[in-house]
Amino acid sequence: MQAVGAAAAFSPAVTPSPAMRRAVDSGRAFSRSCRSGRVSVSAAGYSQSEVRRVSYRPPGTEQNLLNEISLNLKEKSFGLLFGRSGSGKTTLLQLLAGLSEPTHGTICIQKYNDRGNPMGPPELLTAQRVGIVFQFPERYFLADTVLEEITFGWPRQNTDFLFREKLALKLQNAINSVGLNGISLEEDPQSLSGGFKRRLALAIQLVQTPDLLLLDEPLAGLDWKARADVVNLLKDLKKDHTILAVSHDLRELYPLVDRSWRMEMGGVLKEEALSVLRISGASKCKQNFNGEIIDFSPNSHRWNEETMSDADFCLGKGRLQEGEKVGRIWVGWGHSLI
Ligand SMILES: Nc1ncnc2c1ncn2[C@@H]1O[C@H](COP(=O)(O)OP(=O)(O)OP(=O)(O)O)[C@@H](O)[C@H]1O
Repeated sequence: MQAVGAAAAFSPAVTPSPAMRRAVDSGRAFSRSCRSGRVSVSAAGYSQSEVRRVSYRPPGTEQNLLNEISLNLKEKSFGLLFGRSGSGKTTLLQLLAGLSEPTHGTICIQKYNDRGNPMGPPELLTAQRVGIVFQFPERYFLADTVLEEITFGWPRQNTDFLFREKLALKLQNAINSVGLNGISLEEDPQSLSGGFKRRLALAIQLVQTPDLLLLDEPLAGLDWKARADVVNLLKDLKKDHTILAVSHDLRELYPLVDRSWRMEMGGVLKEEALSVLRISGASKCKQNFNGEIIDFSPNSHRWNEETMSDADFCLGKGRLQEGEKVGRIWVGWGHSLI
């Protein structure tokens, strides 16, 4: 992560608990490689994760899955990617996470001064600088305890005290930032509630202090309470972290979103400001936006979760106005739905 996150991880205000020191000292957990904590200091200005005209064609295939994708996401902000199934959202996350290489284009971090001018050349956004939480991350938990799950892959043999102290601080910071400090580190990850499993999945990534945190469908499979819990947590995390999420849950994530992009079929990305269409529980109504007729009738073949997501959040640049009532649909820019 950038200066702030790294600084927070090593902040003198955060003192590793005796339990964490013991855990790190005893070298109980460990075999994923530990990413180095970088401290990129910029006295002023800001940095951005940038995707620059990226195209991707899987090896041995004839067709691009992504076509000249560009997006910028400023540090400590929340970006949302949405769009139809199969449009290429996960493919883009995989490129950002370094799990595959773009065929063309670059993915980098660029620092800017306060006037918005680039400061120095861009740095490659390498896999080591990105954390990714896959869909249903709890399915990939391997360890017997929360502590081992978070510290899985840490070096066992390093006896350097300062190094172990740093690891303990990073551990403490990750646990605090996701609100896992109330539970025992000896707890079995599988015994946690759905919301706490997601907290754990986030801690596993945050302990590596990534510059960019990627989330693939962070609310999928959770009940309403856990979903609200995760949304609140993400709201807190974005104060210190840069987050890009892929999700169909536009309504719930809407309050967090700073920038949003729609991935269209064929792997073309378009930035779209989210706005909310308020729906009054109409039995049937039609609205034309984006030149399209949308049928909200429950019997309509379009009445499904995905259509609702797209319909609830239509283009802000469309012809609908805030407060406008058309048929039984109201248009609003808030998230307090009727
Ligand atoms: N290695 C590959 N070779 C060929 N086609 C692929 C490969 N990987 C993905 N695809 C295809 O690329 C398209 C985009 O897939 P992707 O998983 O990125 O979509 P998505 O927008 O994330 O969908 P969903 O919302 O359902 O997760 C799909 O049609 C998929 O079958």
